[in-house]
Amino acid sequence: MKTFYSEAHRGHAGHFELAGGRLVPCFEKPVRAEYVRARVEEVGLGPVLAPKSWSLDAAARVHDAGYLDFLGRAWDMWAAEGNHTTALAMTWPVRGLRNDIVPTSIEAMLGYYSMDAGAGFMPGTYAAIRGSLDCALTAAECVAGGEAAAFALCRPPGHHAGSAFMGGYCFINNASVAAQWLRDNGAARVAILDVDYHHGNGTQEIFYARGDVLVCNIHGDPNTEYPFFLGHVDETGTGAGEGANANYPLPFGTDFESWGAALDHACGRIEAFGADVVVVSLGVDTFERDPISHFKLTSADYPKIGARIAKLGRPTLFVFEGGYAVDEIGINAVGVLTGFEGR
Ligand SMILES: NCCCCCC(=O)NO
Ligand SMILES: [Zn+2]
Repeated sequence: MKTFYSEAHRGHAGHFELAGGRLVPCFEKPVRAEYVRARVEEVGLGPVLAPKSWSLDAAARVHDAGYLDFLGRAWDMWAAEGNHTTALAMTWPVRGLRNDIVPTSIEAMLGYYSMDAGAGFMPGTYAAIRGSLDCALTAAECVAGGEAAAFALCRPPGHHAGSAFMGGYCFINNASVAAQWLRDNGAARVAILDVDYHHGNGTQEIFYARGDVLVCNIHGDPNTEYPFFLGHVDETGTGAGEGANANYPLPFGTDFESWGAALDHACGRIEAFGADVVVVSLGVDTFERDPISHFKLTSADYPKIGARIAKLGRPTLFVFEGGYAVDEIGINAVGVLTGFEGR
């Protein structure tokens, strides 16, 4: 299968992130993508290609125009005020405050357009966001063109980004934009399977009222895990989307025996849905040694995930999301892909 990778991701290298009340080195860092690409090349998965360059038209099909415009201007506005380090939100329009006024100051806009302080901007961040989106759309075009599967080696990731907000290292929801592009280019029904350790709250929000895109998430229980405020079992969709959202929250310590059972159930939902194409939000922070996560999957489990997805027998787009155990990130992510190919 082809892998799409953009060098532009290297410019998105934050100085620090806020974790446990301290500023710590970023977990979401350039070496993640480098190690996955190296593993793709090491196993001979297929060619690693630069993506085509896409406009924001496809992104605008699921993201708010004002939000996309903000992403393009954020760093310059931040730097224009004399700031040199990571642009981070500090104030949010929570309950009791107004969010009907679109702010014009960069400090207010950072909070207005984010869910947390986990999406920091650097000078090269916007170019990385666009490169990541280019990878997702170019890989989607491959799948739409008849290829059984393609891998979008996206960085920064996207599944926490909602229609009008960033967060959790995510800015544009690559998998959601790709799913919409597939809907607009021949696929009547698209299933998104999010296997990242964290609930893809942005993906759920984007498609929650829609019945043409099924969203299945297997993730850390929001009662104890980020993003905390979405991802419960009772969230099944609304309106035309009722029944087209399925959450499988699982407790700390989950191993492949129970995680795999949830995967089987989600795949059953995808089969019953009659998806024409499957988009996989491929995060590997389910790994037992992931530094910020609490599941217990082993490297031997990832090929099993790919093999189970392959049994769906549908064209499949893999979109890279999270995973922070950098020594094994390539083995684990590419293990899903070689497992999918039956290698
Ligand atoms: N700092 C909060 C944790 C961000 C989670 C990022 C991630 O891996 N999401 O899938
Ligand atoms: Zn994650």
